[in-house]
Amino acid sequence: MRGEFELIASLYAPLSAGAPGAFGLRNDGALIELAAGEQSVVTVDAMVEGVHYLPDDPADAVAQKLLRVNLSDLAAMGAEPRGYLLATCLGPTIDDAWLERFVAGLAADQKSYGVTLLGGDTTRTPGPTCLSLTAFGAVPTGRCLERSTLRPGELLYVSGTIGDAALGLDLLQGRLELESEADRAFLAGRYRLPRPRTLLGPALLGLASAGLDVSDGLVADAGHLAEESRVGIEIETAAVPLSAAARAALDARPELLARVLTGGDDYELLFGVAEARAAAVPALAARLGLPLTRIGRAVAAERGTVRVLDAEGRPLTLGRGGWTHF
Ligand SMILES: Nc1ncnc2c1ncn2[C@@H]1O[C@H](COP(=O)(O)OP(=O)(O)O)[C@@H](O)[C@H]1O
Ligand SMILES: Cc1ncc(C[n+]2csc(CCOP(=O)(O)OP(=O)(O)O)c2C)c(N)n1
Ligand SMILES: [Mg+2]
Ligand SMILES: [Mg+2]
Ligand SMILES: [Mg+2]
Repeated sequence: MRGEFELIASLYAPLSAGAPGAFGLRNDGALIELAAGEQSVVTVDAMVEGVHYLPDDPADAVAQKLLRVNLSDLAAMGAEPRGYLLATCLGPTIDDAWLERFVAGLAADQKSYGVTLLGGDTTRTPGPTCLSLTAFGAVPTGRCLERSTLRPGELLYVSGTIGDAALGLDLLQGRLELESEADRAFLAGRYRLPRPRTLLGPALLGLASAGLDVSDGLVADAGHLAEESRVGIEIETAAVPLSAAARAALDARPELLARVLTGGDDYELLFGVAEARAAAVPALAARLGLPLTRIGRAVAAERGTVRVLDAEGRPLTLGRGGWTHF
C-alpha cells in the first residue's frame, strides 16, 4: 500500500487539476471563487461501510455514491455543483487496487457533474471504512430552495421513481427475489448509484415553493418538509411513481408498498408548486426527460403530519416513515 503523501500526490492531486484554488492539493486549504450575485451552498454527508453501502460494493460505485448523495443535497437547494472536499478513514481491508478504483469513480463523476476535488483528509481506522464528502455549489443570491416555505394548498411533486434503491438493497441482502435479471440489475443499480437531480434543482428556482431530497424515505422526508413548513402533507400512494421493476416486485408482494414509501436511498427531489404555476411542471419534465409526478398536496393540518392515502382515499398506517440512525 502506497504511503499517505504518495497516495495524495498520485491519486487525489490529478482530481484537483483545473481548480486554481486547490493549489494542486499542496496547501493547507483551498480557495473558492464565486461570481457576483452568487451565494455558495455547502453540504456534507458521511457514508459508513455496512451502514450506507455494502462491503463488497465496487469501489468506483462507492465513490460515486458518496459524491452523488451530496450533489443531491445541492440540487435540493437549487444549487449548481462546483467542487468538493473528501475525508476518508480507511479500514483494514482497503488496498491500492480498491483506492485506484475509488478514484476512477470520482474521476468519471467529476466529468459528468462538472465538479473538482479541492482538498480533503486521509486517515486509517481499525474499524469499518468511513467516508465523508463536503460539496459546495452556487445559487443566485437569495433564491435558494428551502424546506420551510411550503404553504397549504400547494401541490407536491416528486422526481423519478420511488422505492427502487430500497428494493435493490432487499435483493442484494436476500430478502427479495425477482424473476427478471434485468429488473434485479436495475434495482441493485439504483441502490448502488443514485442519480442526483442536478439539472432539476436549479430549474426549480422560481417554480417550486419549497423542496428537499428524499434520502431517509418518502414519508419521513415529506414529514421533514411538513415540519419545517408548519403544515401537513397528504400523499396519494396510487400516484407515487414506480419503475417497471418496482411494480413487478409490488405485484408479486403487495406488502412491499410500505418498504417503497419508507425505505429511502431514493435521492429524488420532493417539492411544492403553487397550483397556479403547476402547468409549467410537465413542460419542465419534458425538457429534462425526467418524470415529475404529482403525488399529493400540503394541507392546513397539525405541523409535520403526513397522511398517506390508499387508492380508495383511506389513510394507511406505516409505522416508521423512514431511516433514522438512532
Ligand atoms: N453533526 C452535525 N453538525 C451540524 N449540523 C448537522 C449535523 N448533523 C446534521 N446536521 C444538520 O441537520 C440538518 C439535517 O441533516 P440531515 O438529516 O443529514 O439532512 P440531509 O438528509 O439533507 O442530509 C442539516 O441542515 C444538517 O446540516
Ligand atoms: C448496507 C445498507 N443498509 C441500510 C441502508 C439504508 N440506509 C442507510 S442510511 C439511509 C438514509 C440516508 O442516509 P443518511 O446518513 O441519513 O443520509 P442523509 O439523510 O443525511 O442524506 C438508508 C436508507 C443502506 N443504504 N445500506
Ligand atoms: Mg445529511
Ligand atoms: Mg437532503
Ligand atoms: Mg438521513
